[in-house]
Amino acid sequence: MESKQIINLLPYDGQVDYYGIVLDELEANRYFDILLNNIDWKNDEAIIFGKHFITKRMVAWYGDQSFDYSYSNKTRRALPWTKELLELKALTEKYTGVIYNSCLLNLYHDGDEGMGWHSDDERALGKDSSIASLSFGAERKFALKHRVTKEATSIMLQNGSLLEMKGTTQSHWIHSLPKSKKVKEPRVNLTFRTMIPQ
Ligand SMILES: O=C(O)CCC(=O)C(=O)O
Ligand SMILES: [Fe+2]
Repeated sequence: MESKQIINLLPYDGQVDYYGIVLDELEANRYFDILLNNIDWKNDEAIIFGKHFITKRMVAWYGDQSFDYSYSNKTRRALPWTKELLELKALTEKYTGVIYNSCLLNLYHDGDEGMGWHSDDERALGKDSSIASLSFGAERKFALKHRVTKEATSIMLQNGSLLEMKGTTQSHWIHSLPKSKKVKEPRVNLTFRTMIPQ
């Protein structure tokens, strides 16, 4: 594991480690451009109250094998890793000491796009597994809220930064990426995960 000043954002019931910047600006910007252009971005679809929605935010799903991943009544098959995703996976693993087998990518075009409150606690993820999040492009706020006490905390995720959610975090806390009128630039987020083949 790389030695670095790590900050745990949670006071109890889980661990969210912010490693800060792990890629300098030049490197982060280079990856950002490649990710914007080379990833097979698709608009996310959801069925809410029986109505079909297509989000402006775009997503992509990459992984080791043909992992089927279903949510919102849709099944997705993981695409094979790209060279850059494998490099970023190796970098992330070096810091967290965890091996990941898949990655969910999000593209937020600007501050009008965000992600609502949720936890990543699907059965296929395994209980208390580590989720590592790499950020590129526009700085955005990442917020966490305790399910019971409602205690809240947040952090600005910088270009080239790494955050890891682990331990009992997903059972006790929900997280979101709030919309922001101030943000006019795009952001790409990579969440590395360890899926259990179902
Ligand atoms: O964009 C982010 O930083 C959060 C993404 C997220 O929570 C998710 O993909 O589950
Ligand atoms: Fe999440």
